[in-house]
Amino acid sequence: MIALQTRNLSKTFKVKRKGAGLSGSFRSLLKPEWEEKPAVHGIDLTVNTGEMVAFLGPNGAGKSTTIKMLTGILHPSSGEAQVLGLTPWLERTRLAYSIGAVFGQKSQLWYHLPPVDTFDLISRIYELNRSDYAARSKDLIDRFELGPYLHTPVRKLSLGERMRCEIAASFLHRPQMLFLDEPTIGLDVIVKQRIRELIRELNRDEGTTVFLTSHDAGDVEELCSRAVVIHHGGILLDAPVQRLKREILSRKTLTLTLSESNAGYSLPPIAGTELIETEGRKLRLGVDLKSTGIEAVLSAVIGQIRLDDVTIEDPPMEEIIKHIYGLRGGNAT
Ligand SMILES: Nc1ncnc2c1ncn2[C@@H]1O[C@H](COP(=O)(O)OP(=O)(O)OP(=O)(O)O)[C@@H](O)[C@H]1O
Repeated sequence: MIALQTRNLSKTFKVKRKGAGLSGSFRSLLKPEWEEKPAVHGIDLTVNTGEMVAFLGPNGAGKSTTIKMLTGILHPSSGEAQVLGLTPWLERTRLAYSIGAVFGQKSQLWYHLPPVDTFDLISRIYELNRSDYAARSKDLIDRFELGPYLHTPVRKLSLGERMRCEIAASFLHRPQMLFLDEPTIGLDVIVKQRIRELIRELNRDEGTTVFLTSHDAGDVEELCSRAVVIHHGGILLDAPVQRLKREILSRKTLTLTLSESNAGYSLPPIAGTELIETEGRKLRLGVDLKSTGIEAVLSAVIGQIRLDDVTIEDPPMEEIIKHIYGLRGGNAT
């Protein structure tokens, strides 16, 4: 079954053109000139019920604009979309009963109230039956382990505690589809991991369709089976995450922080790695997992030198986009 379908979905913003300096500001105030700014163009997308899809792209690619159209917040300039059989911008209220949305940068919880009060409020907004709500909130409070801070004002919660409450709140009305915009932004590794487990669990138990944007390749790899990459408002790649992992996410960045006594050490060539940069005692290496393993790189170094720290990161989204363009023989700019 299809949960979401778009045809040629496009959005162009009308923005005021402002001349340089004070005189330019005056001129645009008295005689404004407008220009069209395309943010999203020609998005054709089908998402099946129960699928977990990552919607990726660098800053300004058009992800939030697309999500805003799919949740009915924005009207498109042209094109069509159906989410759970409804046209979001025409049937926004009806749709709201069946979808949930979490924006990592914006809270839906009342800042000065404890999460339990927002949960109650949400239950009334969605007109949940009292006994259903009691059972549902208990289940989510247990799953997300919210007991210890359920009665603490949101402003006093850590980011990780708040995000667990945010996601639990978005599941209260049993949405069939969940939009997650950067759900793990700014969280530490342990909390990220727990949040991913919980989303996976709810997708498995309740068949919730998940549409996720993230700059964190870990969210994509661990949650989604399919990735749609957009750039300059259009779809650049729509592929299984397994393929993305094999072809594109197979590169990791390994940062070695040398101990004081080894400052100035120059790294010998190691197969499957390239030295990206040296910054003080930090050496940043690009490791191609198709031809070597992290452990092989580390064992080539350990024993030779003393290390204070080691970090392993995914390449930034901009690098992934460049790589996709490279595979297609194009230019990322
Ligand atoms: N209300 C608006 N008026 C004018 N331009 C806008 C508006 N909202 C977004 N844009 C522009 O549309 C383009 C796409 O923005 P959008 O927020 O959808 O990108 P994004 O992929 O979500 O980026 P990020 O990862 O930085 O959140 C950008 O060039 C942005 O400046």
